[in-house]
Amino acid sequence: MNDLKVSRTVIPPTSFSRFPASFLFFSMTHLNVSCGFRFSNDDDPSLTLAAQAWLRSNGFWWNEDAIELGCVVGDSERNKTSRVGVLARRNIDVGEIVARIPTSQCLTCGGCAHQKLVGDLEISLGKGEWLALLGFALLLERGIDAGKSSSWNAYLRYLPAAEQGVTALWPENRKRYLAGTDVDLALRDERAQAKTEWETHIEPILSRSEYAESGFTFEDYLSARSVVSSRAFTICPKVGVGLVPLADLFNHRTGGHHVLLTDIEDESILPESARPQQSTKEGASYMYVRLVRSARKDEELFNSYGELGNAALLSSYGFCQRDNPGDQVTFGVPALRAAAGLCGVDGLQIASRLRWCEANGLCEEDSTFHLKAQSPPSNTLLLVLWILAASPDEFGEFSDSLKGKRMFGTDKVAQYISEVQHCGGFENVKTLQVLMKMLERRRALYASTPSDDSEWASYCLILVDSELGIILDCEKYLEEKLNGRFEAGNASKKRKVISTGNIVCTTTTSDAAFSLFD
Ligand SMILES: C[S@@+](CC[C@H](N)C(=O)[O-])C[C@H]1O[C@@H](n2cnc3c(N)ncnc32)[C@H](O)[C@@H]1O
Repeated sequence: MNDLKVSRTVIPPTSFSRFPASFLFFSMTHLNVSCGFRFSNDDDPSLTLAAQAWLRSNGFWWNEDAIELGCVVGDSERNKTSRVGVLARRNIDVGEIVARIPTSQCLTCGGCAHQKLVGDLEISLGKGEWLALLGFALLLERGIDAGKSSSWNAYLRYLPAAEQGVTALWPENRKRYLAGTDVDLALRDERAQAKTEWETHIEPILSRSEYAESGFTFEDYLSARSVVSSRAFTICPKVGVGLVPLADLFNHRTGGHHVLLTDIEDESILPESARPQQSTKEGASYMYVRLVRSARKDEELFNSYGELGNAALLSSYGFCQRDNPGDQVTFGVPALRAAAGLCGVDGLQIASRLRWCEANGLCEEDSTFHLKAQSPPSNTLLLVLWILAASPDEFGEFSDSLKGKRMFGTDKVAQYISEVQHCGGFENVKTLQVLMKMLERRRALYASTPSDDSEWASYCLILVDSELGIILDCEKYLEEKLNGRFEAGNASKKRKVISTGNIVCTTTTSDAAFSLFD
């Protein structure tokens, strides 16, 4: 049994999603069907039956005695709006298979009705642009006779028209509360990117197609793209990224999820009801939903969309998770450069050292560095900061020591670090203070949090709290290191680091923090 890589590929931070305004949950007795689905666009009970019938007649199966699909879930105390998800109807043990999904029924670029147009977009955009490609595929699929003639007809009707919570769809007056966060920069890029995709690539393709007069707008495309952003998975390398009916009813939890999508080599291990009519031996391919964590009756069953921090969750899915173990704060090379400059490192030195880093495979202009919750700064980040700030003598000694040595592979950073140790160590005062400056600058960028008590505002609060928490923890760590160093080596110079509450500052008198560089 192999775990399929049902992970998101690079998630272009996009949007986010709130719970659709309307959903339905129909009980078995009410509808005489085994489970309920939410239909975000239409509350016609016949759609529930149509969706279930579509799933059943297209090779999907779920254990109706074990799970309830499309139920209203969520703790109303903590969640301002209920959401739709999947519940355990009884205790379920680890290993149990609760659903089957035929990969041929996933909506993919290769399997959609307009493969040719989507293929043209791929030629125009280049490889790897799965969000744009699948967003376009969904837009077109919905365009066929308003989706009625699509083979995914019933599925398309249970998808929300858009995931309104994704940050790319937030109104401007709301986006300003994201200032300083990891979502902020990505958000600007994301919207601009979607606009370019639409104007430069999609509109010309549409204008030459049968959809020239379709009246599709950029907003229609953004909506389809937001649905894809919040629901698409990489199914497997062969099939690629797609929308996965049934699996996309599970909500996400970073850490402690219950289910995993997996494939199965030997179908005979499946309970009889789960065995597909067309077996894999005949070329069919299936994914199975398997429990990797036991669940109790009435507990919500969570999937994992990846080890995602709150910025990724908010931008791609429209929600945040408290105490998210995947949280991080991201810094680009411009932030490192600016901090080094503010610490008095000469601009030409910074430029030449960054070129050295690039030539030696340490980082590039668009590289990013992450600070993670409960972890010290990474060695790579400290190493690059050391290289930027090292004096010409220190750097000369370091680069001389590398002569004749071949650095390659994943151990490269460790090898560089071991060379730096011979030149006094990379966690020196200069390095730590450039990092401190970088954190201080970042902290100053955050906006005040909204006083609104709506759901989006609570997500903003969670995001900003978690990022600031990581920054403050790191500042505390640096403060301790710096104080330790001063006590050990620099006490006589009477330099000090002071702390104001949680916020750490360095002295700014004549021998300001960065004059410690001597
Ligand atoms: C793939 S769908 C999951 C099922 C979904 N609730 C639905 O409406 O069909 C992904 C969307 O569900 C919502 N979602 C998933 N996990 C969530 C969570 N832990 N808390 C709040 N919303 C969540 C977000 O709106 C996200 O964009």
